[in-house]
Amino acid sequence: NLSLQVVQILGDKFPYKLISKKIDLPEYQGEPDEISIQKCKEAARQIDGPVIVEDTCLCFKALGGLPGPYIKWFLDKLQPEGLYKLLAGFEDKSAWALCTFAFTSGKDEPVELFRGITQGCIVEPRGPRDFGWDPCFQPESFDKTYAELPKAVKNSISHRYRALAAMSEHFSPHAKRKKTDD
Ligand SMILES: O=c1nc[nH]c2c1ncn2[C@H]1C[C@H](O)[C@@H](COP(=O)(O)OP(=O)(O)OP(=O)(O)O)O1
Ligand SMILES: [Mg+2]
Repeated sequence: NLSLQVVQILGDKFPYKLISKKIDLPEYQGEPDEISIQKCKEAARQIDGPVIVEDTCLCFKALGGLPGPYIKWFLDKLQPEGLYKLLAGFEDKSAWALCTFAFTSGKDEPVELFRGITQGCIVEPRGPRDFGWDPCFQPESFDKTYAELPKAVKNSISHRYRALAAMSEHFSPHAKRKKTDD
């Protein structure tokens, strides 16, 4: 559960109480930073208060960073097998997973972005199917996909962990953090 993770990682030094809310936001288009800023501003407008939003991209180098922010729809229609096949015409299978947390203290305040990137490559799917594109993403310097890696290992190297660590560092510099994810 994402909001629980966030609370655990940010710890008690975080100067706001976190409450998880399900709100409907438009599916923005554009570069990942721009999308996160738009989502955060719209969420702050709806909530009329401080918000954190998260967005995850899976970016293929050979495709200039696509599917990127549109990965949810590509995954939904193609499954991990199809994501792998997308790169059939390219030698370069390298990819990166990008997680962005966007924070604003209010609807008229600036948005701050915290990013985490994990480099890797797109492989023929291996491992359990229970989470997203995990079976077809193999992080750099591992011979297992995200899906095959023990959760604790994925959580110590994941794009989301790194983004949360960056946000945590911003709000409580040098505080001790727990490694947790998913
Ligand atoms: O570590 C991950 N390992 C495998 N798959 C993952 C991971 N993290 C997110 N995912 C999937 C979920 C969704 O299919 C897409 C974008 O994620 P994410 O931007 O959080 O989507 P979302 O469902 O929250 O939608 P929205 O952006 O409209 O809020 O990648
Ligand atoms: Mg998204």
